[in-house]
Amino acid sequence: MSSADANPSAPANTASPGLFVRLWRLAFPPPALPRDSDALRIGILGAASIAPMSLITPARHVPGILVASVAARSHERAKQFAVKHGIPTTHASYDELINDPSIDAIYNPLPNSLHYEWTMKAIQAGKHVLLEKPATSNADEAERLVAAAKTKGVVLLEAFHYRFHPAMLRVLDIVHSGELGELRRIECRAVAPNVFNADDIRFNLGLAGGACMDIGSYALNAIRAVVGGIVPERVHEATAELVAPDVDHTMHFTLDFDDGVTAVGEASLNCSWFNMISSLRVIGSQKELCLRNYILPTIWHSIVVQELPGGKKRTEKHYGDGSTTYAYMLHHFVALCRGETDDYVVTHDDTVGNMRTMDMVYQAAGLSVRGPPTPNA
Ligand SMILES: NC(=O)C1=CN([C@@H]2O[C@H](COP(=O)(O)OP(=O)(O)OC[C@H]3O[C@@H](n4cnc5c(N)ncnc54)[C@H](OP(=O)(O)O)[C@@H]3O)[C@@H](O)[C@H]2O)C=CC1
Ligand SMILES: O=C1OC[C@@H](O)[C@H](O)[C@H]1O
Repeated sequence: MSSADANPSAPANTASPGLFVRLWRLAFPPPALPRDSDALRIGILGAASIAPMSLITPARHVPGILVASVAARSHERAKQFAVKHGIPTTHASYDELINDPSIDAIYNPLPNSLHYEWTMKAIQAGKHVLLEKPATSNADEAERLVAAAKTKGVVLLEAFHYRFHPAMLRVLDIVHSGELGELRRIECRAVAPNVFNADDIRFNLGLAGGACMDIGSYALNAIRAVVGGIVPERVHEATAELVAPDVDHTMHFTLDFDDGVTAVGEASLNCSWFNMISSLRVIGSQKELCLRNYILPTIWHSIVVQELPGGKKRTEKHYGDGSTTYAYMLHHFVALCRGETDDYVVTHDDTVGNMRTMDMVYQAAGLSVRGPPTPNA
């Protein structure tokens, strides 16, 4: 999908809304649109914190999807969540939701080490799955999910929402057009300040936590999108700073690709409040490009392309119709499930390749490749 194809359901040729309107719409989303009569009925596994932002709110403006139910480990919690977010039904367990024949698709925002088990169950039950990033604990699990989805003929999409936004699509168009010249180096930061409690799933080894698994999955994905989805030949270096045994709050890594490109990355859940903007910089033989705020481009972003060395600069911004990254992704998920496109954007090879790269980074840092949940995680 190129930037021109982003969100085919959005009205064409409308001017992008300005900052004030974008922020206003995030704070006070406009009224929900009516649902299509054949809207995809999706159910949520767990009353997860991310679900309102990633699915429930954006779905209000994607007529092809209906958030039909939520299941939680406690039925009471599912009921409370459903009332709060206007979800019409609940299920008493994850299994009940997955096995309900009236449900077409499952959204899986469980902790990372539970992604494999519950996505596999959903696929085996014939459901399409929108799966939170990182797809699994490790590459072997990702390979098994992809194989199962192919066998069952269902959609399995890893929810790298930023990849569907016009800003990232435009960046990849520029890079792959050859405008920058021969690719030389990529620098990528995926960072957030430490706003999480010590007992957060992100810092729990048994739930496949770690900064590289969590926010670093974006950096690995963005770097690999730039080089065309390949896996690095080797991790030149990886250094972790730990918050608990085997659990990184920060990971620095250098990847060597076999076409001579080097990528330098930082993943951190402990960055400074003064330096909390994630960025993707791509340096070619003729020009360099920097996309600032690539993970949350809806709020604000900038794409600066500069001739090298230190020559003319231009700045681009691509907000599309002002929809969030999540809304763009949901439109695409619906189109995949309806068979209206077979362009995944985040392909199955991409999903497996990202987890393969993740395993390589953890190994190079001397930490363990993540695995299934531990009993008391
Ligand atoms: N796309 C994005 O922008 C973002 C994606 N994410 C991803 O989404 C996933 C969830 O993140 P987040 O919503 O922040 O996490 P939360 O901790 O808020 O939610 C995780 C849910 O998992 C369920 N769960 C099941 N078993 C366990 C267990 N053993 N321990 C803890 N929770 C359990 C809980 O559901 P129950 O209600 O059943 O108890 C809980 O609501 C992660 O994979 C993360 O990487 C996170 C943030 C942003
Ligand atoms: O997906 C995510 O995006 C934003 C981060 O702060 C968060 O930790 C991560 O899960």
